[in-house]
This record gives sequence, C-alpha cells and structure tokens, in this order.
Amino acid sequence: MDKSGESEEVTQTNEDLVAVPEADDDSTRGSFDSGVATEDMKVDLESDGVVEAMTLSGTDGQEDSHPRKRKREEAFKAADKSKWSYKLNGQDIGLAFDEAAFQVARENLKGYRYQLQARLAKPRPPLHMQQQLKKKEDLINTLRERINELEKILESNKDLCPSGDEENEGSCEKKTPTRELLHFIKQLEEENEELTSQVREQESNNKSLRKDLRRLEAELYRCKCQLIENGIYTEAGAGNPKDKRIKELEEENERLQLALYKTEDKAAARELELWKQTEDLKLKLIDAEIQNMNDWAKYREWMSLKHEASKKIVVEQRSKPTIDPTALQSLQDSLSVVQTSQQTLKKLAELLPLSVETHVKETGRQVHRALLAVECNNKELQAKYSREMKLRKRFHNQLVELRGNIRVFCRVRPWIKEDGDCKITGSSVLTFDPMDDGVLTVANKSRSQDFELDKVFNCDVSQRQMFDEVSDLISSVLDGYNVCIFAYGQTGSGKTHTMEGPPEDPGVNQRALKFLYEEARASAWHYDIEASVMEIYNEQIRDLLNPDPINNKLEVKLRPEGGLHVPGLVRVPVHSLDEVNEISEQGRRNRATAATNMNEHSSRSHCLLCVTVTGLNSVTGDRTFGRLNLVDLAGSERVSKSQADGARLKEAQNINKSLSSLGDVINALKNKHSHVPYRNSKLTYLLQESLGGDSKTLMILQVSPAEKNLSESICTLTFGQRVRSAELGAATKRLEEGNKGTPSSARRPPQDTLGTPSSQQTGNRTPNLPRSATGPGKLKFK
Ligand SMILES: Nc1ncnc2c1ncn2[C@@H]1O[C@H](COP(=O)(O)OP(=O)(O)OP(=O)(O)O)[C@@H](O)[C@H]1O
Repeated sequence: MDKSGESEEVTQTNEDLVAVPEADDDSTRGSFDSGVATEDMKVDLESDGVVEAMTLSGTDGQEDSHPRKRKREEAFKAADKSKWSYKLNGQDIGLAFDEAAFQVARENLKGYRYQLQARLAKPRPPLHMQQQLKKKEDLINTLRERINELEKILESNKDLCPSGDEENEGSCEKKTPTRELLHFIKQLEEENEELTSQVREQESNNKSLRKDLRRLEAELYRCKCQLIENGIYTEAGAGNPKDKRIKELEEENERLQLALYKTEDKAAARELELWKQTEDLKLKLIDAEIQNMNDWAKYREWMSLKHEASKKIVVEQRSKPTIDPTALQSLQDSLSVVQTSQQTLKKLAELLPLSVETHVKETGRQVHRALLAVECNNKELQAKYSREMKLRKRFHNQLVELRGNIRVFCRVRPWIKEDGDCKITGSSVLTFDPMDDGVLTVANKSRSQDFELDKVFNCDVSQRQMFDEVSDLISSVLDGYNVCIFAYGQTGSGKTHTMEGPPEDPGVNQRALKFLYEEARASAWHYDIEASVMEIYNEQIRDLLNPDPINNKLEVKLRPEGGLHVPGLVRVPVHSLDEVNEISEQGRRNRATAATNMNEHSSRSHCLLCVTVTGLNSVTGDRTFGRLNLVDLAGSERVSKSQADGARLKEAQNINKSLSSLGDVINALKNKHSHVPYRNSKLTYLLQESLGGDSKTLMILQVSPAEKNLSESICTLTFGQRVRSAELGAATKRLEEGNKGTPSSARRPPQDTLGTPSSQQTGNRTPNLPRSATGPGKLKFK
C-alpha cells in the first residue's frame, strides 16, 4: 500500500489501478481487487466450482438484453459520467468521475471479473454432469454384476436340459430369454460407451472454448487498461478507432461467451436425455429380468414334471410282466364265469325291490299286531298301576295320619320375567313324572336328582286346582282339628301367589275363609268363625287388621290355663262373603313388601292368617274347636344375589334367621330330641302348636323352574324331604260332648282320624283352646 498526499493507493497483483476521489473521502475508496462481488453478482467459489447465483444462460435472440452485458455497459457509462480521477501505477490518467457512479462501476466490474475467474478456475465439468456420469458408471457396474449373475444362471440352466437330448439342448441355447437379455445388456453397454465418449468430447470442446475465452478476457483487460492509460474514456472519445476495436473485441467476447453457454446448455440437455434413456433402459432391464425368472421357473417346473413322467414310464415298462398265453386263457375263462354270475346277480337285483317290499309289508303287519298287543297290555298295566298307586297313596295317607307326619306338596311356579329370557338363560330344569305325581326330577348339568313328595303341582296348575287339593284338610277344621298350611321357598318362588294370590284370582287364604263360611252355612251345626291376620316383621309381631299395624306391637304369651295366645290381636267374626274379602284385602294392604332384585313385590315378613272355628250341635250340645293357621313365610334369599342393603339387608337377615330356627325345630322333631327350640324365634314360637303334633300340618314347597335358581330349588326340596320325614304323632280332634247324649248325625264324622292318641302324646300337648271355648261338658281328644 502506497500513500500520496491526500489520496491513498491500493496495490493489485499485476497492475495497480487506483481511484482517487476529488473530495477527501476515504470511505468510498477501493481497488478492483479489493473485495467480494456485489449482492446480485455473488460468486460462490466454495461450492465445487458451480456458479450458483449467476444467470449465465444466454438464449438465442436475446443477446442485447443479456444481463451481464447490460451491467457492463451501465458500468462504463457510469464511469464516463463520473467525476473521479484515476491513477495507474501512480500516474494520473486524467479522468474525472462521479462518486456514486464510480461505486457502481467498480462493483460491477469486480463482480464481472470474479465470475470469469470462477468459471476459468474450474476446468472440470459442472457438478450435475459429474453426478450424471457417476450414476451411469454405477449403473454400468450394476449391469455388469447382473450379467455375471445371469451368466451363472445360464450355466446352471444348461444342466437342466435333459442329457443326450440334442434337439432340446439346441433349443435351450437358442431360445432362452437369458440369451436375449444378455444381448440386450451388451447393446446397452455399447450405447453407454458411446454416450460417455460424447460427453467427453463435449467436455474437451468446452475446455478449448474456455481457453479462448480466457485469452480474450486477458486481451480485453489489457485493452481496457490501455484505454484508461491513454485517456480514451472521454465523451469526445466516441468514434475513435481504438474504441471501435475495443467494442469489437467485447462483442466478439460476448459472442464467444454466448456460444459457450449454448454449448454447455446443449450438453446439459443431452446429459438429461441420456440419463432418462438410461433410466428407461434400467426399467426395461428389470422387467426383462422378472419375465426371465418367471419363464425359468415355469420351464424348470415343466422339465421336472417331464423328468418324473419319463422315470415312471421307464419303471412301468421294466415292471411290465410278460404274459403267459395259457395263463391269459385261464384268466379269460374266469372272466367269462364272472360275467355270467354278474348277469345272474343283476337279474336278482332287479327282482329284489319287489321281494323286499313284500317282506317289509309282512313284517310291518306283524309289528303292528305286536304293537297293538303291547299297547293293550300297557293300558291294562297302567290301569293296574294307577289303582295300585291310589291304594298306596291311601295307605300312605293313613300312615301319615297315624304317624302325624307333616305332608309336603310342591308347586312349581311358571316362568316369569325375573328369570330372564328363556332362550338365553335356558329352559326349565324341573321335570315331572307322568306316572307318579309325587316325584319331581331336578336336572342338573352333571346329574339329575329325584325328590319324592306327597304331591307335585306343575306350573299349569290353577289356584282353584291347588285349593281343591287342600280343601279336605281345611274342612277338618270344622270337625275340630287344628290345621296348619305353610308356604315355604326362596324369594320370588310364588309363596304369596299361592297363599294370598292376586285379588282377581285369590289364593288359599281367601278361598279357605270362603270355603269355611260356605260349609258352615250349609251345615246343621252352628259355627262361629273368627279371623285375625298378623305378620312377623323384623322379629316384631304386627296386627294387620289393626288400623295402625306399625305402632301396634304384640307379643306371644302363655295362658294361665295353658296354650299360647297373642293378647290384643284383633279377631274379626266372619258373617258374610264381603267380610271374607274385606279381611283378605286389609291383610294384603297392610303387609310389608318391597321391590328387590329377585322379586318386584317381595314380602319382607312372615304372614299368618289365623281362623278359629267353634261349632255347636244344638241337638246334642256337642262342641268342636278347630283352628286353621295359614302361613305365608317370607322367602329365604341369598344376599349376594338379591344385593339387599340398608333396611332390605336387615329384613333379609331376620327372615333367614327365623327360617333357620324353623329348620332347627324340624331337625329336633325329626330326630325326636327331648328339647325342641321353639322359642328361638317368634315364628317357631307362634307355630309351636301347629308343629308340635297337635295339628294336621301341610307344607307347600314353592320352587322356580329357572336354572339360575337351581341351587335354591334343591335346598328347598331337600328341606321339604327332611320335614316330610319328621313324625309329630296323630292330630287330635277337639270335641266337647254335650250333655244331651244323642250322637250327631247332621254332619258325618271325620273319616281321616284313625285310632286314639296315646296318653303320652296327649299328656305332652298344650291344647290350643279358643278364648270363647268355655262351654259346659268335657273336652275330648280323638
Ligand atoms: N302359579 C303362578 N302363576 C302365575 N304367576 C305366578 C305364580 N307363582 C308366582 N307367580 C308370580 O311370580 C312372582 C313372584 O311370586 P311371589 O311374590 O308370590 O313370590 P314369593 O315367594 O312370595 O316371594 P317373596 O318371598 O319375595 O315374597 C309374582 O309376580 C307372581 O305373580
């Protein structure tokens, strides 16, 4: 760097061209070589020789508007107008430039020069060409590898041709797709070679063009320097022959550059075309390869089949026996024998359907006759059997009467919505014996179990039919017997339906009251009938005929003269059928019920309808005292199933507790224990006289037909069988003979009491006398 007065010179490699402002302004001073190109002419020398930002592509017919040319012209024009003075190697070259114009001119010239340098510094082809070439080389290598593979396949395929088969071998050599493919690949290679040589040629062309360009650039530069040195850049300098020469040189330079750009563009376009062709060829090659493989697979398959077949033929031919003519003759003889017998058989077969038909008809007639005989026999046997059964039942009943067994009936309720959809949950698990109405079979998946009871009612039995079966027992109340009927079973099994029933189809309770009332009216005796209704709810006795049953808690008490009673219990005399209905309705209304998972209207208490019947024969003065207890027990329930909680849970616990006490009492009676735990619950305490042998007792077991209630049904039936085997002793009739001495003929004496109770039996009992039973005469037990 060289300093001279107020100006500063910037040194350049070959020649020093320094611009000095007329005004003293260092900030605008610079050299042609001093910096980076302007923004719009930026040259990236790092990027592998590729000029990125330059718009180099000149096009035909657009020479005048070429941006580089335009910029250079602008730069020179600006230089002409400038007021700057230029110095070359320290000598003033006498030009004056404008400062701003000088900046523009200087930057433009710098950018222009850098572009040229960048392009000339890179003799190798541009990157995209290199990449294309690389790709081609890779492809050629891949193709070579493929060719090698295919050649190997071809070698192995040759082995597949059946040996010794000249014709086949020839055709294999000629026609295989592999051969064709190889040929095709060779063509491709040749074409590729050609293309590569074309590219190389283009490159060498480019090289020479670049050389020319460089030479011209150098000349241009030298000329420009001379022009500046000689002060030709003045307005008056236009039309100067040197100036003209410069212009010519510039134009020639421009032309050469454009030619170079065109050639480069053409080369790029050609490259692209070549690349596309190569890609197409690659695709074709892959397709051909796939086709080839498929063909080979088929060919191999076919060859192996052929090979197998020829092997078989050889084996068969070898194993073919040699035929002996005499053996053949004998074989032919036996064949003709077989053919004759076949003819005979054919004829027989034709006749066979006819003879079979006749035979079948005859056998059918015989079977029919036999069936009729068996049916007749069956009917006879059935009649005998039912006679026997009736007799057995009668004797059994008599035995039961004598022993004082509790009779046990079972009623199966019909399918209800709580059982679920019968198609999903399965049909009934209970089956009935058509020959014996005392047997119920419970079908479980693993086994079936028979339960023997006194009577089994299927789900089709109506309320009336049910009552008809118990009406005999109820009528014995008029004769002075104590009768007790329980309904027992799991919750939702139909106890309330049987005992209470809906108002439109009442159950045993209402029918019994009505029956007693009607019987009493039809009799010559005079009967007083009184009824009371109570429930045991959470171990509390509540009077259901009391207007306020909830706040009316009652207790069981022992009378001084013996016998249990419930003081304060309302007893309503029955004088009409309306009163019967009213009693039933009030009892139904006041009873505690609630909805549970198992039953929409579940009874949450044990309900007792107590009817006392006092009879008087006005002719003889005889008196009878009968009592009927009709008990609708609350249903046992599995809390896990009913999911009861709160009040429902407490109710369920009390119900289950009292039912378990009932079970204990039955067990004690069955096993003839000296102590029977009646007092363990209000229920057993109240029913003590009905269970203790002074009563005709019937238990109606209620069961559900649904499989989901199977275990509860089995429990109920097992309990029923235990109850059935308990012997309580014969029931006694309460008859107080009048002093008029004439035996009663108005009412027939009870038929079902056989024998007189033993002194021990009567001695142990606490006869339950109605409150009103205070008439004259002696009380007798029969
Ligand atoms: N024989 C029957 N015919 C028609 N419906 C019946 C029969 N038996 C029971 N049902 C119906 O089954 C449902 C349950 O019967 P019910 O209320 O009598 O059972 P439950 O044993 O008294 O139950 P809980 O112990 O919970 O009081 C009722 O809807 C009832 O109408």
